[in-house]
Amino acid sequence: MTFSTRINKAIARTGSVTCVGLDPRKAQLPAPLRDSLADQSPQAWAQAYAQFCCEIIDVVQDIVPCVKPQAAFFEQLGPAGMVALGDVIAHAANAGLIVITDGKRNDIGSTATAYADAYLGSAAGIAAAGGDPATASPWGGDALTVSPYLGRDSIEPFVDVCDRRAAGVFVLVKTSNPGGGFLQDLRCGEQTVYQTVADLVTSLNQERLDADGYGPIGAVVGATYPEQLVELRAAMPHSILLVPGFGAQGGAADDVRAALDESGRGAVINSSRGIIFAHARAEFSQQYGDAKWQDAVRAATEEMNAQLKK
Ligand SMILES: O=c1ccn([C@@H]2O[C@H](COP(=O)(O)O)[C@@H](O)[C@H]2O)c(=O)[nH]1
Repeated sequence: MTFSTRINKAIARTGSVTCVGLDPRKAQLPAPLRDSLADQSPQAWAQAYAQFCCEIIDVVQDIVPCVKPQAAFFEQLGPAGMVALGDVIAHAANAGLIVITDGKRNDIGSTATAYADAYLGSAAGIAAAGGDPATASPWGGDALTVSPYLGRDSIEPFVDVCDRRAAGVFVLVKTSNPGGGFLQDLRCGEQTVYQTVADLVTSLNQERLDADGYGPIGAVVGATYPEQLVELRAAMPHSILLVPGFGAQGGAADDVRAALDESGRGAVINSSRGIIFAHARAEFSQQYGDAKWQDAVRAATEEMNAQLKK
């Protein structure tokens, strides 16, 4: 089974297109976790981040198809943070979730090969494709976010590993941040840069389609650009879309519905802060607060599922 088939099956099984973003931040960690810190060392924080993310995974594992750990917050803690990231990925994979590592990696082709080998391929994904789980990548995620700005030859090593390890990538096409248009909206001949990247994504998927017509090369398109989301869904019919920007960045259910195909699959919508720090949101803080932060995470995830199902 390919990555695209797995993610669509996980969407069908859970009845959800929500991707829970794991973006731990010191200042927003619930009080019980902050209070139990042994000291302020990176090691102590890394342990708290791992506990926080693993508890979130336990709380949402039966109601969402995937999680997206954001590497930056773990890297911020140095080596101890990287160990925590590895533990979080392993915990999510053991819980049966699809793991999209958000690292936005890339480099010249020969170095991209190392990134691809490091991050792409989980034991579960490889086993589902009939391969040897022992060939999984050391980080063990199912997919990785990838920058396209070093060109086609920088993406091809990732495609290669996707083929060998039944993994996926999400290429940055139209990002959710306000400044992304500085480069992505530039005219490039007849079309924009983001349209050119979308064409590249579509061409890479062409010979790799599963039974539902999806390939391993997904695309990141921000919920904050609903018009481009409609346009890019049509331009990349074979790509699973990863749509960040829901919730904290202002994206809402009406903005992202166009990302889904007719069967309600083909995309996952990410929310990080809106879910993982729900204990501090006005709607949930009184009922749950810091003490019941896990219940707030569950409630916020169910709320997002319900909004997206309507
Ligand atoms: O275009 C992009 C690409 C990636 N992201 C990442 O998604 C989450 C969003 O977090 P929220 O708290 O839900 O805003 C975060 O990890 C970003 O780095 C994105 O927002 N936009």
